[in-house]
Amino acid sequence: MSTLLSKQHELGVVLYLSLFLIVTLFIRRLRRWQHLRHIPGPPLAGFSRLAWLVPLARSGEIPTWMREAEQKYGRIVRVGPNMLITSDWKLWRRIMSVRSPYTKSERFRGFRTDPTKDHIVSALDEEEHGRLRSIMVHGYSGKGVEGVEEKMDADVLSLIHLLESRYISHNKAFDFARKAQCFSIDVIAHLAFGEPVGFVATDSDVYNHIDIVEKQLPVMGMTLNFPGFFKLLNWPPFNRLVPKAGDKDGMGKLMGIAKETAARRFGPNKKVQKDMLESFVSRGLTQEEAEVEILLQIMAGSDTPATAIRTAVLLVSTNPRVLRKLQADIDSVAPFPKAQVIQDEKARSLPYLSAIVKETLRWLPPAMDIAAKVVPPEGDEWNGTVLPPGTEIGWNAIGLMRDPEVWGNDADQFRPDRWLDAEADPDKLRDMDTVGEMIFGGGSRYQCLGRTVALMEIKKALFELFRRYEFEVMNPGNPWYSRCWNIFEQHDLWMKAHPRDSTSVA
Ligand code: HEM
Repeated sequence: MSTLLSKQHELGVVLYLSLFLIVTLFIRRLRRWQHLRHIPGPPLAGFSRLAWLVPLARSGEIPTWMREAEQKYGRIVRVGPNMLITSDWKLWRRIMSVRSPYTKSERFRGFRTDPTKDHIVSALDEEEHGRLRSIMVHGYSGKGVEGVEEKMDADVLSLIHLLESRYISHNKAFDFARKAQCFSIDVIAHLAFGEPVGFVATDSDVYNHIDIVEKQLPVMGMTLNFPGFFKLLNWPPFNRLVPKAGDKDGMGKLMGIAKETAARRFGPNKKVQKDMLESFVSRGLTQEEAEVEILLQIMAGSDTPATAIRTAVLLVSTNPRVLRKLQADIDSVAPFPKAQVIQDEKARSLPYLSAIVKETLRWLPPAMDIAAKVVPPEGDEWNGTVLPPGTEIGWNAIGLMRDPEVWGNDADQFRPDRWLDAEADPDKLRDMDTVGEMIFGGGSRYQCLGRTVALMEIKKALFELFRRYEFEVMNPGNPWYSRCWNIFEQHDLWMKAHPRDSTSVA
């Protein structure tokens, strides 16, 4: 009898505690929901990241959703219990400006390449971020650095040689999305490690890097929403999932190369070269920091230019008017040998090529992470909307880049001429340039350090490809596989290329 009573008592306690826990959790959720309830968004977004943000990150349909969200809920949308996105470019400009009191959100932790170490993107502390930025800004901008253009030229010629020898001369189709990716990884590896890894030379996915990274992309997109996840990866058994410098393939293999590259720049027998890494080291980057920064270059600098190059090739090849104008721009250049690559300065002076690059980046921004920043402790207000302290707010890339107020009613159309037309209206052009620059972060506090390198690479590649070839899309109705996990997974862009005569060939 007494055992039965004590069992009943235990059951009562368990029930009471469970009820208490449920009520407490419910009140916490209600409070969290309440503090941003004045901001519209999908109903479930206010309650849990799991209910809404995470499935979205897993969908691969981020651009489509961002567009619809902007149209349905407006310029500030609630996407999580404590998270907003905005497509108001003036608000985003303010958030990203040099003197803005907004700071980086914990989301950036999710970009760590090593769960125990920060690099410039994952460093949340503003002072630390500023220190790393001041060490690296010169090298990234190319000041005092030798060989950036020469290395890139060699990689462009290597891509041309591959296409020519394996595919074009045999009238064979190729997946241009993959070729662009191999090219971009080689370019950035060439700059970061001092030599290309050989993706183009071997026409293969060296160390299964692309395959492994592509499989991880949906998971990475999701884990960005759980900054604490990275702490978990420090402990067994989860730490076994983390790539390591000794691995034979994937990111771990590149980690190993980054470690060796950094090691060569320190110690009594250090190798001194006037390249980007040397610029970083001479300004105070430590060996440990160099290891992660080298890897970050590969992470940040390979997929993004590849997305721009393949998107431009597809869009230009399927727009005959745009193609003709680009060909005219290219043919206006004084003839030079095919064995050479257009100089960066010359490429930058070509108005239609520049318009195509800006328009491609606008039409499909290669880096779509919302890059959320945190509202300062004093809170903020924007056009009457209260932004409570601690709220995370990111950008709605597609909302901004398709905003009819900035780009006109044909904002959804790929129309490079809009950049040339706007020259007649300096105010309009200034706004377009300001918003267009947000593709690289905008402002100068967090602006992409690889911007100069990326633009050089994209312009050189497009010029040389369209100087030599006309591209034929094999399946125009469904030209490629394209999904966005903050950055893009794109492949199966099957194309053939046919040689063309350009007057710019000597
Ligand atoms: C089309 C190509 C690219 C795009 C669209 C792009 C976009 C961006 C964006 C939006 C940010 C800012 C994120 C934030 O809000 O904090 C950023 C930062 C950065 N990017 Fe890029 N990027 C590109 C290419 C590259 C390349 C080629 C490299 C390396 C060579 C690179 C290195 C970096 C670095 C180091 C940062 C961190 C800057 C900082 O936090 O101070 N990016 N990029």
